[in-house]
Amino acid sequence: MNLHGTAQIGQNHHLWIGGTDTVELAKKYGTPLYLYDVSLIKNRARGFKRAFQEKGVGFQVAYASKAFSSIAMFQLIEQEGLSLDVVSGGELFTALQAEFPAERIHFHGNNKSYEELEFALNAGVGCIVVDNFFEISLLKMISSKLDKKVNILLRLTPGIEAHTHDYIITGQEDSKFGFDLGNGQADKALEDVLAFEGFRVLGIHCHIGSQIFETEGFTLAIEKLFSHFKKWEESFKYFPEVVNLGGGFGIQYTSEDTPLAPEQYVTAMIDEVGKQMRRFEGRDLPELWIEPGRSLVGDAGTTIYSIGSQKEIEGVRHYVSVDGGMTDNIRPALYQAKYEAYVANKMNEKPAQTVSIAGKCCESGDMLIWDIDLPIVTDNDYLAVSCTGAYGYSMASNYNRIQRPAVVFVENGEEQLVVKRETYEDLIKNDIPLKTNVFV
Ligand SMILES: Cc1ncc(COP(=O)(O)O)c(C=O)c1O
Ligand SMILES: N[C@@H](CCCC[NH3+])C(=O)O
Repeated sequence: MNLHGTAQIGQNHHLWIGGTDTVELAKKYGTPLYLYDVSLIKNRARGFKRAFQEKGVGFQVAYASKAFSSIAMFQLIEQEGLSLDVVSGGELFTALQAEFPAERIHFHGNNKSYEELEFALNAGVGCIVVDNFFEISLLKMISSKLDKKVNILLRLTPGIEAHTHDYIITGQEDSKFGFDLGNGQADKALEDVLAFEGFRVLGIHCHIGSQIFETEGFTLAIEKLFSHFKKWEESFKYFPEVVNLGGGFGIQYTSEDTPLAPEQYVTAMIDEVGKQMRRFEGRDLPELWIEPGRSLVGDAGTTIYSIGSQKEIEGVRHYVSVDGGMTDNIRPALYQAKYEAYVANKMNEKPAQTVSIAGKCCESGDMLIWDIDLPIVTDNDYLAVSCTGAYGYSMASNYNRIQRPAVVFVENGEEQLVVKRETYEDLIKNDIPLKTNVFV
């Protein structure tokens, strides 16, 4: 059993998180229920900041809000003094509704629309992470129209793609994101943006992947970037004030995962940048920005389900179905992601069977966990799936017209509902019945 953050077994043999009994919360708010361990999120946020502060480096830690966004989440991030990475008008709108300071918002995306960019600039976002030539032309138009100077970072693709345990280097990376370093796109983009007086070219951005367990991919990317900066210094007399190294720091979903402590990634990055700076005599270290998503909220999230039907196929498989599934967590179906789970009201009982946890959607692939050892369970029991805080709720859908779950924050014995469970009425609120006799 690998309990995260404040999760522990209570005297009543229930799973407790943030000083609250998850079984009581499930009864009160219904299931499926997303619970977030607020102390864990705060500790992570502070840990990232501390890693920079200890090295005396200028920094911003921007929460990659695609991992989980809601007004309450943005308020928490603001309270912790982090910045925010948004990738759509919707995320930006939510952040502004949460009164998140616009100047600490960074706007990402490979296909931002004219309207989204205009919205962002009118709101006064801190910077636009420019992804492609089309976006440069849109931004020039909007900057001229609004007569506004735009802070930009250029998103670069360094030709390194990191996956969990390894990283591959490709000559010319096949990615929809960013300007390629290897084929001259990045140079052309820089020349273009430097020549436009409506832009303040703060620096560059680079993100190499997600759920990364080693520092090598990051240090290799830094080495490639800084070699390129040497060329830029010569050709364009340009050196970035800001280097944003993205997110991607791994977390431990199951005992198979062996991530580093989040701060270790940061320390390795800072050390490598320091090493690379020896090539640039007289230059100040650029400000270093990062964008953690998963590592801020992933293991802070737990989903509580009610157990329902069971089907045993002798010698084949024992299915235990829960009242959610791919609609609240698509990661197992989409990425074959693995999770651990506990019976939240029987934390003292020993495993007695190997079962597979099925969702309730009309899809054979709607499985949350293929093989897990659990105590004997009945329809009075609650299943807690841990580490669901990142890309769970945020990728939830209404497939099969299933309502999205409620989300509750817990800390120090306090709880707060931060996202209501959708109702049947919510599911049809945008439907328009046929009114004429044209179609009926
Ligand atoms: C540009 C960018 N920044 C940050 C992140 C956050 O990544 P993670 O949640 O793995 O930290 C992502 C997602 O991979 C991303 O695409
Ligand atoms: N959604 C993915 C990660 C994508 C990261 C965004 N660039 C996941 O659940 O792991």
